[in-house]
Amino acid sequence: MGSLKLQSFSVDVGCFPKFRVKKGNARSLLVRGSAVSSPQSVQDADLKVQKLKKAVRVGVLGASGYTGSEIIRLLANHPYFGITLMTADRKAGQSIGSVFPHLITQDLPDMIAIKDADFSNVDAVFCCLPHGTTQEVIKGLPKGPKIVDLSADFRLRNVDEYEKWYGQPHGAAELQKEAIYGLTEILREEIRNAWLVANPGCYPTSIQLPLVPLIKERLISLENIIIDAKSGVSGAGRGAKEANLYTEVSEGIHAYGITNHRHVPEIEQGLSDALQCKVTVSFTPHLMPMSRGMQSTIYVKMAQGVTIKDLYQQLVSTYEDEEFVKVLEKGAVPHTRNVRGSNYCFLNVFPDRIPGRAIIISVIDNLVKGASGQALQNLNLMMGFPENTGLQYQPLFP
Ligand SMILES: NC(=O)C1=CN([C@@H]2O[C@H](COP(=O)(O)OP(=O)(O)OC[C@H]3O[C@@H](n4cnc5c(N)ncnc54)[C@H](OP(=O)(O)O)[C@@H]3O)[C@@H](O)[C@H]2O)C=CC1
Ligand SMILES: CC(=O)N[C@@H](CCC(=O)OP(=O)(O)O)C(=O)O
Repeated sequence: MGSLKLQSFSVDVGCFPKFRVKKGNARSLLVRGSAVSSPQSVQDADLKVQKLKKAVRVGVLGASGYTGSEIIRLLANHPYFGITLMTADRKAGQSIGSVFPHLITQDLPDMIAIKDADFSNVDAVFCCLPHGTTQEVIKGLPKGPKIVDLSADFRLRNVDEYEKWYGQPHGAAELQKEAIYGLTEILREEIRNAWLVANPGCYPTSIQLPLVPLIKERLISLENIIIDAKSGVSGAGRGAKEANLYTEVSEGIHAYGITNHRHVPEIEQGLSDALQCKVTVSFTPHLMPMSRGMQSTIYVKMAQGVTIKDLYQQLVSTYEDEEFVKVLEKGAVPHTRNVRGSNYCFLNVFPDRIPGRAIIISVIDNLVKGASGQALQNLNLMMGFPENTGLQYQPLFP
């Protein structure tokens, strides 16, 4: 096995120039039983890609939760990312199939406690942990693995704002400066070069994707933005809570977090960045009796002289080359069921009956574009792979 002890080298695979294979990761470079000792000797591009197969070693922290399990589902078809570490808290020591029977066919290591994890054996980590936990975990890690954090721990640039809205001290304020906000379509170039990405919340994703381009081009008024948003119950995580029992959430809907939901500062930060000018919003989330899906219905005032056609054209031109954000045909209503299980965001804009006002509708799957799908899109970019790798799932319908 001496030949397996490779030195660290860059694999030149054209469109994936950034990926570096680390010393000690040779086992994953086996091609039909033989170790590849010299990247220079390889001519054929297909063979190069085969060599990369599952060569990026990925850790999923919080694998026993909803977003963790969604990452595992998505990575099953990823050609380059292989899961080598999974953690859990109460469920540490269990196999993924015993916790999530729908994943029983996957050949994966058992979940372990974070304190027992060896981070020197991973190239990248998805942190699917409750707020506050990632800050503590990342602080203790040697720099090396790229990290995509799905919690809100690094989303707010202003640490005081974090402490105010999350009601707890920030556990890694010094790292906050290094974190890049992971709204892929808006901050793609920054994400590409980041080592720590703060993946956006699900509501903020569905809201910023339509509003940022309209604000940037001064097409809507910065005052009086009203957001009525609705989420499936998986948005609340898998932990048992009385408020999420079937009897509490079925056969009805209810608002929560009225005026004080912790996504308000995140939404306002992103919208304010679009024009370097303070934007405030009225935001009311609602819980819907469905397991996944999210809709944001957004009421805006158009800027002087701007028409619905202008808003529509701006959204179309912003997203015409984007694979995962689709502006529907004029008049077509976005439905959550049409993006279920996929990384798509579907958008459209409608004239309000009050002159000068417009209604924007945006739908995503909270667990995919609102969490694990966007996280994978970001890690693909950070590792130098095409950002749609492993994400080309069509929506699940009906
Ligand atoms: N659900 C969603 O739609 C979205 C969620 N997010 C964010 O992603 C993160 C994960 O969410 P989600 O998957 O829904 O949450 P879940 O509650 O479903 O899962 C949480 C995971 O973290 C583990 N965990 C809990 N406490 C600790 C701890 N103290 N130390 C180590 N591990 C711990 C749990 O382990 P065990 O089960 O073994 O106890 C579980 O694996 C959260 O920050 C959430 O806000 C972001 C966007 C959307
Ligand atoms: C239905 C539900 O409870 N949803 C969660 C949001 C989940 C999410 O996207 O956001 P974070 O990553 O910021 O937790 C909530 O309102 O707190």
